[in-house]
Parts: sequence; C-alpha cells; structure tokens
Amino acid sequence: MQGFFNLPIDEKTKYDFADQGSYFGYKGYGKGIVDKKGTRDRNEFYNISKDDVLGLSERLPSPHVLNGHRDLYASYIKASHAICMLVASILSSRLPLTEPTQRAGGLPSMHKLTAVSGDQVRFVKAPPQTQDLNAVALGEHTDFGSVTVLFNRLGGLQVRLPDYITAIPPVESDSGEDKGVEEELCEEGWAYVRPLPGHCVINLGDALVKFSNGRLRSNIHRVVAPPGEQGKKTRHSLVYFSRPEDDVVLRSLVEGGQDEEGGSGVTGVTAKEWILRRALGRRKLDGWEGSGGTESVSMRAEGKA
Ligand SMILES: O=C(O)CCC(=O)C(=O)O
Ligand SMILES: [Fe+2]
Repeated sequence: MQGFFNLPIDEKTKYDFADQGSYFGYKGYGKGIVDKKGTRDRNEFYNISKDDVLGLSERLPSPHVLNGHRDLYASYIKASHAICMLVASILSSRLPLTEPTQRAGGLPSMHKLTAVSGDQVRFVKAPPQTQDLNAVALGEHTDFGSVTVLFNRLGGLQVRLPDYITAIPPVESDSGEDKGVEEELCEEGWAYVRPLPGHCVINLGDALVKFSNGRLRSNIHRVVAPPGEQGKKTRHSLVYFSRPEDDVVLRSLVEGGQDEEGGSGVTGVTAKEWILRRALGRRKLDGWEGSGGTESVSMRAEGKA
C-alpha cells in the first residue's frame, strides 16, 4: 500500500469514485470533513471492496501497484470476515432475537461472505502531526456497519467514555500551569486507546444498534495526533468493516419490537442506503448534519435517556 500512497496525487485521484456515488477507492488528504463546520480531515484512505476482490461485483479500476496483491486482500478479507462472524454469533446467542431471526440463523445469516454487501478493507495513512487541539485526523463518528476489526501501531485513536468515567491522559504533562495538549484532548470523556502488539480493536457499528433495538451501542471514536513522540511518525491503520448484506433492512430484530432506542429516528432503510448516506455525507463540506449515525444511543445514560 505504501507504493500506492507514494504515487503523485494526480495518479491517486484517478481512483476517487465519490462523484460516481461510490465510497470505494481513494480519498485524498483533506477530502473528508471532521465536524459540522466543515473542517478538513488530515489523512488519506484507500478502500477496497470485498465484493470486488471476491469477484461478486464488477471490478473497479484499480492501480497497477495494487493489482499484484489481490490474493493477499482476499485472504485478509476472509480472515477478518471470520472474526466479525465470530463476534456476530456470540452477540446473536446473547440477544433476545425474535423467533424468525433465530430460525434464519441470527446475525451471521445477514452477513454472508458471498452475498453482496458494503464490506470493505480500509488502509489509512496520516502524516506526522503537530500536537495541536485542532489536529483531528479523523472526526468523531460511529462506524456505519456491523463489526469492525481495526489494527494500528501508533496511538491517536480516542473513544468517548460515558459521563461517569474520567479519561486518563497517556503521558504525564509538565507540572507547569499549562495543561499538555494530550490532557486537553482527554476532556469531554475522550480516552486514548493504546495499541497493543498482536491485538486488534473491535468496534460495533450502527447496524447492530438497530438490530438490537439499542441494547448494543456503537462507540463514538475519533483520531487525533498520536501522543508524545509518536506524533512525529506517519500513522497507518488497517481496518475491515463488515456490514449487513446490501438489501437487509435496518430494524429491530429483538423481542419487544421497535422503539426510538434503535437510534437516530431513521427506520426502514436498507444497509446499502445507510452506508452510502453516512460515507458520502462525510465527503461533502456541508454533509455533517445529514450523515449522522446512532450517536444519541451511544451517549445515552444507563437506562433510558
Ligand atoms: O485509524 C484509526 O485508528 C481509526 C479509523 C477509523 O475509525 C475508521 O476508519 O472508521
Ligand atoms: Fe471508525
């Protein structure tokens, strides 16, 4: 992937398909937004579609430097999808799913490897960052789909904790009057997620909030400058997003029906519509408000809001 990110920007931009209504391919540095004011992001992505790699959909144009690695992508996709399905089956066994949903095979039955879906691999690259409160590389969000597998080596990922837990900054700041930037970046419940060798981070996404009628939550996270000395390094992440099959309707699948807990008041949309709205909205300068997810459920106090 390094070979691709090193190409001239004009070459990379040939693989940005956002204006054709697709979130696969390249997103250039600063081409996404991190907040409602339209502040630009500070990273580049390359998104690879599961269906493209496994031959389930038409092949998108892809750069020569990546074409030789398609077998590796296929193997990574299959391994990551299997991890997501393990998580989905454990969750399925713990949720009070309706009888028809259980009979159909629970959550894994809506995420078949060989069915058409928005599943994707994402490579993320963020250049060295100055320690600065505004150095948000990736704005706060919930993941859009079902289960996410995330690998990173440098810090910078932050998750928003509930009000009753105080985030602890990762490094001691100077004992002077000024608070270190890392300490300030831990205000409002933001906690750094420390990468551990040989581990991945698992996120639950919006689709699971909807299927579980709010029993499961999609964590709010963002990426800021890696703390301390790590800020001088280029940050890479590798992500796999599993998402429900395209035509699956996002609605409650648990006993007791549907209520507002499913999040954001949007009901009856398919997984395909949900992911497209969320992904492409974050590419438009004024797209923040219209591209939200299940954040209100994530921040809900225990019990009811
Ligand atoms: O780079 C990271 O650590 C997080 C990436 C992420 O949250 C995303 O791509 O949705
Ligand atoms: Fe994310």
